Parts: sequence; C-alpha cells; structure tokens
Amino acid sequence: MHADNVVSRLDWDVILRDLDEFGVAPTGPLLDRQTCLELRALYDHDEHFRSRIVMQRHGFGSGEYKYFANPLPQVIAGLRRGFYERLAPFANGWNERMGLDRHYPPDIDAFLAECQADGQTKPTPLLLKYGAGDYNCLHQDVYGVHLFPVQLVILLSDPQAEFEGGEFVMTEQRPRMQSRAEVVPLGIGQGALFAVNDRPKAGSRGDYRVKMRHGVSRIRSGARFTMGVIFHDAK
Ligand SMILES: O=C(O)CCC(=O)C(=O)O
Ligand SMILES: [Fe+2]
Repeated sequence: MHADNVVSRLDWDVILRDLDEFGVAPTGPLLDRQTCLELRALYDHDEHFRSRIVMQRHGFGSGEYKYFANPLPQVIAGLRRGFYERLAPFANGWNERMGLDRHYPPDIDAFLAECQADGQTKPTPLLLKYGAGDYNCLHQDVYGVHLFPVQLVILLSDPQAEFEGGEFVMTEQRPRMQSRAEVVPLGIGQGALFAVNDRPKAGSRGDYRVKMRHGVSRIRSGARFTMGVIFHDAK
C-alpha cells in the first residue's frame, strides 16, 4: 500500500470541515489489518526505537510507549510525508486566524530542517501499548518552539475482538467557559486527525482560541496498540 494513494483518496472536504469545526476528525481506513499487525510486532524489537516511556513514572497515565528511531519504517515515513503535505496549507490557515506569524513550508523535509536548526532533532512518531486498566491522561504533544498544530493517530488493535473501553477522547477548553468532550470511535487501521494544542474557533464575533487536549479512557479488558504520528520533532 502506498501512502500517497492512501492520503489522496481520503474525503478531505469532510475531514477538514470536521477538523475545523471540532478540532478532531476521523480519517477512515488508513492501514490494512496485516500492516497493523506488522507495526505492532515491531514493539518488542528495540532496534527500531530511540526510547521507551513508562507512563506511570511520569504521571501521564498507565501504559507505555516507544518513540521510533530514524530511519522511520517506510509506511510511517510515507504517511508522515503525505499527511504533512496535505495539512500544511490548512495549518497555515489556522495560524493566520490565530494571528500567529508562523508559516509552514510545503514539504516535511523543509519543516524538519527548521526543527533541526533549533535542536528539535529527535523523531516523534511512536507506538503506544495499553493493557487492561491502562489509560492516557489528557495532554498536548508539544516538544519545543516548533509545533505543527495537527497530529495523527491510528488504531492498531481491533475493538471488536481485542479490547474493550479505550476510547480516544478530545477536550476543548473555551476561555472562561466549561469544557466540551468529544469521543472518536475507531476501528483497526482507522485514523483520526486532531489539534495538538490551540486552534481557532469561529464564534459570532469572529474567531477565538480554544485549547485542545487528547487522551484515552480506561481499557476495560484486552490490549490496545496505537501509532501516533506527530509532525514536529523533539529536543
Ligand atoms: O492511544 C491513543 O489513542 C492516543 C495516543 C496519543 O496520545 C498520541 O498519539 O499522541
Ligand atoms: Fe498524545
């Protein structure tokens, strides 16, 4: 499966409309089951990764994850490149509406070179692994001054057969108002695009800024793997 084809055949009108309205949008299927199993199988092979994080130790929740090392597996690099290209103009639109003087170049190599120039050199795509009782606290994946405002997550386990609970959750914190939550149902191989932190929201008196956070509700039984694709690299 070629990432360019996967990205280009998505229903971008609907995805970008949802992303703009809610700060999160399901992409539909991105990976076939076999590829999901292959990616999951990498988890126990440390040569593919640069570090392992045990979430309990940091107060991040319960479960663990590993950041991929460079060179990224081809399927991940392809998705990261393809999605970045499609999302860069959209991200530029968000920044303009938020009055941020930050323009993203059209391809990811140029963007990663900008990250690198300021010491953000470590790759951020990751695999996450949760067992029964595990969860991921609401958070934002910010790794330095260079920040691409949208990221991708793909579910690598089958909610019909392999786990219960473990819903992907997104919250939207509005200034001086109560927060709103959105749950995104995913199937194996399906993805969601979502806001990393701030995003503009259209109001009756123009745009205002809302703060987005994402997390995962408790896995009630079984095991759940995901792959996260963050576009900015880390320090
Ligand atoms: O496991 C998930 O669904 C969310 C993982 C996550 O926090 C991320 O990809 O940044
Ligand atoms: Fe995250």
